[in-house]
Amino acid sequence: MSATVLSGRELAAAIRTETAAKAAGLAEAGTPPRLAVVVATADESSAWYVRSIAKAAEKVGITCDIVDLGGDAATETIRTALVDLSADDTIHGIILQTPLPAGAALEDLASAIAFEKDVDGANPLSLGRLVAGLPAFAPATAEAVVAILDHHKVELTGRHVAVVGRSTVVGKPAAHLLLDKNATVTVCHSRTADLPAVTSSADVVVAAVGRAGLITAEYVRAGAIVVDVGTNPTDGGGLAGDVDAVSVTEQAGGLTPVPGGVGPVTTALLLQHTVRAAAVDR
Ligand SMILES: Nc1nc(=O)c2c([nH]1)NC[C@@H]1CN(c3ccc(C(=O)N[C@@H](CCC(=O)O)C(=O)O)cc3)C=[N+]21
Repeated sequence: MSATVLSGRELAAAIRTETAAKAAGLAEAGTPPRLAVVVATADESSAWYVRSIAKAAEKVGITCDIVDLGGDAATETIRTALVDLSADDTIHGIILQTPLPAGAALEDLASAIAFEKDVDGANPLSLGRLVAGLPAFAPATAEAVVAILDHHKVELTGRHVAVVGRSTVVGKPAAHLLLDKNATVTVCHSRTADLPAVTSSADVVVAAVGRAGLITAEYVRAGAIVVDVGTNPTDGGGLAGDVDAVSVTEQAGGLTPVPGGVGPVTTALLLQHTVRAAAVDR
């Protein structure tokens, strides 16, 4: 038996269609939506994401400015760029790509992104409001995890979800969004003792560690749902997930693919957030 493939492509297309309609309405009303992507890394996975945001934005009618500060940009250079974009009335959304140059911390810099323009939910204010259940943009990748499960009608109430990874961009916010869906959430990480024992007791496993192929069949209970958030660059120029799909598909009930799973939904949600940001108080 092999696991059902839980694709993200159809959901992503539906989000883009809805977003394109809203973008057209905003442009007609004199507020063409505009997103700034601030890049200060030479990381390949990030470069791929930036190109995909730019392409998808153009297709749905959002202007996308790539502000490339170089992989060795100083913290203050990045902060100044974020402050300037925050003050620019023609910009509605701002995303700061990770990873950042050595010495720069997202948790610190993201405070310079105006809350209303924080479409990837990186500002600690957005994260705090997310935890408190108040309106804020959630980090797009974390939201994509919940959206893809919802799209494929995976029940979360009362289920045990193991999130592997505790990053500020994915693991931690995803855990809170899953809690809001009434799941019982265990957050695992590199220091978790006997990780396979923990994950194989879960109904749903969310892999967000950034290590290609870490999750094998041994980590998964028969019939469990596995969400692969990994986007690890491979030698051949492709992307590999955190899940060893060949191994896990024999054990899991459902598995999100890489490519074509969480990734496209992430990009679509970022654009959806941008039109929402453009629609507010203008
Ligand atoms: N602040 C911040 N937020 C992020 O969300 C963030 C980031 N920084 N830095 C870089 C990583 C990477 N990332 C990806 C998202 C989608 C795909 C994606 O759509 N990938 C295609 C695969 C394309 C291929 O096969 O090459 C897919 O999954 O179908 C990839 C990578 C978001 N990231």
